[in-house]
Amino acid sequence: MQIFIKSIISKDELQKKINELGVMITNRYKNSKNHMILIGLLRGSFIFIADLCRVIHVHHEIDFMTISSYDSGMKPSGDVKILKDLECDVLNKHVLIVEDIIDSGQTLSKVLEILSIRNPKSLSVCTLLDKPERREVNIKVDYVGFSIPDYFVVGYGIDYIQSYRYLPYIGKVIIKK
Ligand SMILES: O=P(O)(O)OC[C@H]1O[C@H](OP(=O)(O)OP(=O)(O)O)[C@H](O)[C@@H]1O
Ligand SMILES: Nc1nc2[nH]cnc2c(=O)[nH]1
Ligand SMILES: [Mg+2]
Repeated sequence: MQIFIKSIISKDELQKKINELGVMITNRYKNSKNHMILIGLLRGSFIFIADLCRVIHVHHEIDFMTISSYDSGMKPSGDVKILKDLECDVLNKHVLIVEDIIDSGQTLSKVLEILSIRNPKSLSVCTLLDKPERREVNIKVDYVGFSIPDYFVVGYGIDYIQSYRYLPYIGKVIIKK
């Protein structure tokens, strides 16, 4: 079996889109009196949130949750697990969840359910990638970098069996038997 990675979104396209998201998010929150917090879902969002937070020109905190739904490989386990909870309190804060990719929507749906009962001032979602045709649950996504077809992708934080997260671009996984 051979694995090939075909680039579908280049490093420059990613940076351009992240700058655009930064402008939109800054404009949305810049006049608000409440604190803002970015919540990255580990591990997939670690590179995206690092770049995104530097183009959001509003004071904010950053915290992380670890959620896992894909045990290994390409199939979801069907069981969304919270492996690490937040350390910050979100009460009365503007919460922006930062995700690398939304596929079935199960991960995000669970996170939204958990955070909404902690009474944030607002609760919004920013994802770099979205695969709308794979959605199993209905969720509202406020900021989307790129909508992509039903490809299994890696790079820029996103893995295949924990590898390829380091790639500076987004690539489609092609498996040849
Ligand atoms: O919309 P869904 O079908 O729930 O899939 C999306 C989630 O799957 C991946 O995370 P994964 O559980 O593989 O862990 P990781 O972030 O550590 O890579 C990805 O980072 C999203 O968090
Ligand atoms: N690596 C990876 N993880 C995912 N989790 C949900 N969709 C995907 C995907 O396309 N690639
Ligand atoms: Mg993830």
